[in-house]
Amino acid sequence: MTALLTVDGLTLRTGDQALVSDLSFSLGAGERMGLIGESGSGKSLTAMAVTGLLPKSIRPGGSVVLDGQQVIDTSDRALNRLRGSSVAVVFQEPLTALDPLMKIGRQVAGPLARRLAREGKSPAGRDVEREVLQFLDHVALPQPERIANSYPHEISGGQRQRVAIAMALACRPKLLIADEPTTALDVTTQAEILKLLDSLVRELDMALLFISHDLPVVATVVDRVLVLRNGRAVEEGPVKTVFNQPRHDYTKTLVTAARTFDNALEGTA
Ligand SMILES: Nc1ncnc2c1ncn2[C@@H]1O[C@H](COP(=O)(O)OP(=O)(O)OP(=O)(O)O)[C@@H](O)[C@H]1O
Repeated sequence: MTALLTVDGLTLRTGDQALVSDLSFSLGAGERMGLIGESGSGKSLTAMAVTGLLPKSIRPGGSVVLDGQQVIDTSDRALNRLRGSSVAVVFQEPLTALDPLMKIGRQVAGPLARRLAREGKSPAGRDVEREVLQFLDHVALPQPERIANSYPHEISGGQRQRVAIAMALACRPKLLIADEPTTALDVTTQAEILKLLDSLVRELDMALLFISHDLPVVATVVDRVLVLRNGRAVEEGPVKTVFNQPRHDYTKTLVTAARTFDNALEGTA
């Protein structure tokens, strides 16, 4: 079976500095993988390379094949077909995905209408409106009508992240990339959003690339994990194995740090 995503020898450079070096991994349809590593290890750049959204200052090398399409050095026009249908991204800060001057309902309607058009359907405005409310309800937003009629600044950070997830899901992508999707949220909201992402990804049978520096968070949603350090893969394997028997010193440090933090929290409980 061909993989949905194959990253092969990916190298990302700026000037003469390598930010990601010789990175290879693959992801099958419906598979859930975590990309972990400390700040600056290259996780977000890797995600950008997968979607073809690298900053101009970064030169990519190697190969990224997503849904049968080479992404590296491919025109934006060709990649626009992939974005939405093959891949959608949920970012750490939901405001990145939202237009501050547009009501939520219209914003969710955008990707939804594009998907319907892609599927050869040209729905009446009222059908789109109904589906928008269904999507808002699906991500467990209370009073979908009220939310649809609100501007982003009129709802909470957790609600904004739910809207961003609804927009990503409205595309029905084969692969969802979640880049630190809960980092900007308080602990209770983090847990709710994680649960939501987990159940939606399973329900809609999407593949998930989950990016985080937070090991316990990653462990709750993925099957497999790849550990990045200074832009290089240091360890990869089933999440339970990597967490319970880390082989690389760097992974051991990450696991120990997470356990120490958990123990400290229990001590204060
Ligand atoms: N546009 C850019 N130009 C030059 N260097 C960059 C650029 N974007 C990121 N970098 C550098 O590339 C490295 C990897 O950055 P990246 O954002 O991928 O890390 P990360 O693992 O996602 O970190 P974090 O968890 O803090 O988001 C860092 O050293 C960063 O400073």
